[in-house]
Amino acid sequence: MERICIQGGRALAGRIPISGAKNAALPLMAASLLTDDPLHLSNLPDTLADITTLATVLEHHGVRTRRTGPGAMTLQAGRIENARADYDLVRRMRASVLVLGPLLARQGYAEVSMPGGCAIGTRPVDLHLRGLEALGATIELREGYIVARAPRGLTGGEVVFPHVSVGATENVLMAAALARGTTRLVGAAREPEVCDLAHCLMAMGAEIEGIGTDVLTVHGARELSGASHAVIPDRIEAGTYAMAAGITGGELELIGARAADLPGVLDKLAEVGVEVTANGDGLRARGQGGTPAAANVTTEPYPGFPTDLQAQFMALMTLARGESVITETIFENRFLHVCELERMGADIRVEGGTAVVHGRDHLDGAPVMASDLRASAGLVLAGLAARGETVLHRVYHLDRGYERLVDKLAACGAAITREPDDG
Ligand SMILES: CC(=O)N[C@H]1[C@@H](OP(=O)(O)OP(=O)(O)OC[C@H]2O[C@@H](n3ccc(=O)[nH]c3=O)[C@H](O)[C@@H]2O)O[C@H](CO)[C@@H](O)[C@@H]1O
Ligand SMILES: C=C(OP(=O)(O)O)C(=O)O
Repeated sequence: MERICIQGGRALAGRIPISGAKNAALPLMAASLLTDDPLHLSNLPDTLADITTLATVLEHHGVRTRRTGPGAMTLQAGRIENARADYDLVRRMRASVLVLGPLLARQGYAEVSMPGGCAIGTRPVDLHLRGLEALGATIELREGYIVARAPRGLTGGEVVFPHVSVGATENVLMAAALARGTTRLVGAAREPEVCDLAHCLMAMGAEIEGIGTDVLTVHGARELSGASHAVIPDRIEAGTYAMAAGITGGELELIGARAADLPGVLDKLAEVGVEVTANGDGLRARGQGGTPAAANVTTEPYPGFPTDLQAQFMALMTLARGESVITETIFENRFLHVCELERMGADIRVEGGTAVVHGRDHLDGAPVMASDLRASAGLVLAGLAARGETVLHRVYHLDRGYERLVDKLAACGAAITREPDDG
């Protein structure tokens, strides 16, 4: 185990290269199951723990994965050797459930462990299953496994999502790409990661209309081919570092970040006084002396404010002038960072899915415990601004989603180190 130690109070300045998006990369890797040709992925955040875990899951199904350079991986599912994804692998990472649609479409059979909940919520998969049933699959739940069958292949159909689900949209989209006939996904997620997957499927030979809207029309292909595809930059990593500039009153250039992927976030940052502007090869984020204005935020599907930036925004608001109301609508238990922020002196009151934050004039460094990926990022931001030392335990959560976080921040002037944690 390792911990991160931060001496707070330094304004950050410098350039941070933004990595490829984890949440785009994982479905793209799963899409390799749809063809026996090689899929070449670049700009892959391949040092993340989640990428390695999914590569292991895919190898278990017979996919040959080859790292061909920094951020580059070739995946080839010449033959599916095993259509069962075991509990031991799936429980390590929920995104493993994304193999369900592709395996079913390609093999007519898939058996995937139910992913179960996690710290931030129960995270059901009923919409994934209903969507695949609408394409003709029969599905039963047996001893903790989803057993899905379509012995004569999947057939296009109409899938109406009662509310937005990124994972269900991705699973059904991949399955529809190999189904007979046309599928309409109504109420589909519009997240940039879903669009990235759709663009890759197009490069593999799928025909998809409506990318970026909430109605996707997929004309299934008899077979798909290989392709080369570059993963989009990580909007959540970019948003996290923009908030790091805001909370420290610094100025960061976020190389490769795209304003178009951050509509709800950039509006909110402007409201609190963190100026984010486009520059030649990315975005420039500038804080104003580390004292933001207060603003209310409600997490929503894209293009609203993302749940994956809620903890980081809350950290920023702990130092704001005034009161902010933060409402989490996607996950029922995504305020695990609150009690840790309170240990640093933050003034936060939680009522159900809402946190009321009274900004303070400072935070104090403290030992804190990471509970999940984005909560950890929020605690790092708080530590960068706090007086004295913050020690973050259980940093493996961060390793799921932030490449070289300590190096990137240290290069911009943060006093931050990573060391073995014996405690
Ligand atoms: C809409 C949204 O913001 N999705 C986020 C969600 O994606 P992820 O794909 O993990 O979750 P979904 O988008 O599927 O979940 C959205 C909501 O739908 C519910 N649900 C989902 C599937 C299902 O079958 N039944 C069901 O009821 C979930 O409990 C949740 O309340 O977590 C990811 C990791 O934090 C984020 O990157 C995504 O942006
Ligand atoms: C919670 C996250 O990931 P996952 O859905 O893989 O748990 C995240 O990216 O913030």
